[in-house]
Amino acid sequence: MEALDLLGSIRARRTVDLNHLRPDPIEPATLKSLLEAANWAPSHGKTEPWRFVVFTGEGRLMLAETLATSLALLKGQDQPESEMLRQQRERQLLAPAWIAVAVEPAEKPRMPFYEEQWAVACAVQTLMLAARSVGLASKWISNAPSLHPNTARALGFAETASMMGIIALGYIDGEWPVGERRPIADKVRWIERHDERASIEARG
Ligand SMILES: Cc1cc2nc3c(=O)[nH]c(=O)nc-3n(C[C@H](O)[C@H](O)[C@H](O)COP(=O)(O)O)c2cc1C
Repeated sequence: MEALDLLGSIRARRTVDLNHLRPDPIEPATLKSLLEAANWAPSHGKTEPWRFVVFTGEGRLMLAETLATSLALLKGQDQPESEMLRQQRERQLLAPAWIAVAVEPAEKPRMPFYEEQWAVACAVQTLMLAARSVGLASKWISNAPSLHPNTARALGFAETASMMGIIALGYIDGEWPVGERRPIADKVRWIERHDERASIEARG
């Protein structure tokens, strides 16, 4: 399969439902190439605060157990009930690969935390675009268990790190979903004349 170019990948990337992924494994070399791409994201002060843990094969069960425990903690329980655990394992096995994403703010130079998060978001988008270019679908999940501090600790991220979610990856079963966006023209203003401020003020 020929890789999609950048603009093609940007337009064609879609969040894909876990039930629409094939179980086929993803080559480790392919996963590494996505992580290499993510590593080229920009960061203020060159802090490179993105951290990843990749789960494939049986490793996905470790992620499932961690998320089930975080879900239990959110519900005020110490341990997940067996049914909760079973459902979570089933869910993790729907995608052949998962990547847990955390932000680990740099000690020096210290940047505002939100800038470190923005940098990690850039890395995630870069990874998902690289995935799309080689025909892989993705889904960024940021639900409460995926963001829980227990998840960060149990997955071995640094004490100072916090979760930014988990990304499911897999080859699509069937057609790619059709994307929808409201027009860019509704979200942009162009300023081409020096006296534009006067017209903004006049508009109130
Ligand atoms: C920061 C972030 C967190 C997201 N978290 C979730 C999530 O928890 N569950 C989900 O179904 N989709 C999640 N998404 C995906 C969005 O639902 C999706 O991007 C949106 O519906 C647009 O669809 P598209 O990605 O196919 O263009 C997230 C996206 C972003 C950027």
